Amino acid sequence: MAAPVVNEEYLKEIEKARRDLRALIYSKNCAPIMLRIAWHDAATYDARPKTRIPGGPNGSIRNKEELSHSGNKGLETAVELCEQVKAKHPKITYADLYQLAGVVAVEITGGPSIDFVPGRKDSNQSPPEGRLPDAKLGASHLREVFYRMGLSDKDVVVLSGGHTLGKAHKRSGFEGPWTKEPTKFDNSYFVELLKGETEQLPTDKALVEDPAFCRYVELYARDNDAFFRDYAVSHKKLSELGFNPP
Ligand SMILES: C=CC1=C(C)/C(=C/c2[nH]c(Cc3[nH]c(Cc4[nH]c(OC(C)(C)C)c(C)c4C=C)c(C)c3CCC(=O)O)c(CCC(=O)O)c2C)NC1=O
Ligand SMILES: [Fe+3]
Repeated sequence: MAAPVVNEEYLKEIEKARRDLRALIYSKNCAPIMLRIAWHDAATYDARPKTRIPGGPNGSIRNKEELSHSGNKGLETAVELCEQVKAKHPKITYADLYQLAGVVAVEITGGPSIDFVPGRKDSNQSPPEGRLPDAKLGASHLREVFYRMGLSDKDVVVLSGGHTLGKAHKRSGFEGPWTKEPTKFDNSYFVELLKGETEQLPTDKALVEDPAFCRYVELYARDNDAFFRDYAVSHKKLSELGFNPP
């Protein structure tokens, strides 16, 4: 599908959609699942040159087939909620809409401002299942998946900090929030990770067990400013995988 023409009209639609997303996320208290859909659309990216299906932030998460992938359980709710905004702003691509929803979710829960550049094009082609990290595995699997996206050790740790929002639901085989305030975006995920008292996925535990990851966990647990600074950079990076802003 063609990339959108990012002219003044498109930019105005983006700002109107940003306001509508703020109102929607506030009224439905759905920041966590909106952040999750933004990641799940983007985190399928395969940076390897010869890949047939690059994946990435292209709106393909809305396809029934991709929504049926095991790691995407529950995301149809986020697709339906975003459809309300899409109906009011049909010119905005799903690819841009889902990433804008992720940025708004972080900002209205007290997180850092994240630079958002529109212009992503939609794709109807969903990548094969298995591109997202498996929460039951450990550090080497995290590196394999995030390096495939073209991301670094620092990105793995700081992006996992997104678990400051929301909780694991029974459907994923895990249960409970990672922090005491799951609707507040801050560095408490890292503080709790080091305490080891709240729900933790095996991939969360891997961040403490692996020395290279753990140095970032310790930094972010003691320095919320450092977490916000690095999170904003990595969030933008993930939201733009495979996308070269015009
Ligand atoms: C780094 C590896 C990693 C893994 C394996 C992971 C897995 C994972 N993340 C979440 C929930 C989950 N995840 C996230 C942000 C999230 N998720 C995510 O991992 C990706 C996309 C790479 C898999 C990233 C990079 C981010 C960063 C912002 C939120 C906000 C919620 C809560 C949603 C809710 O409350 O409904 C669940 C529970 C799903 C459910 O029960 O509905 C699981 C199993 N999250 C991880 O970080
Ligand atoms: Fe997650």
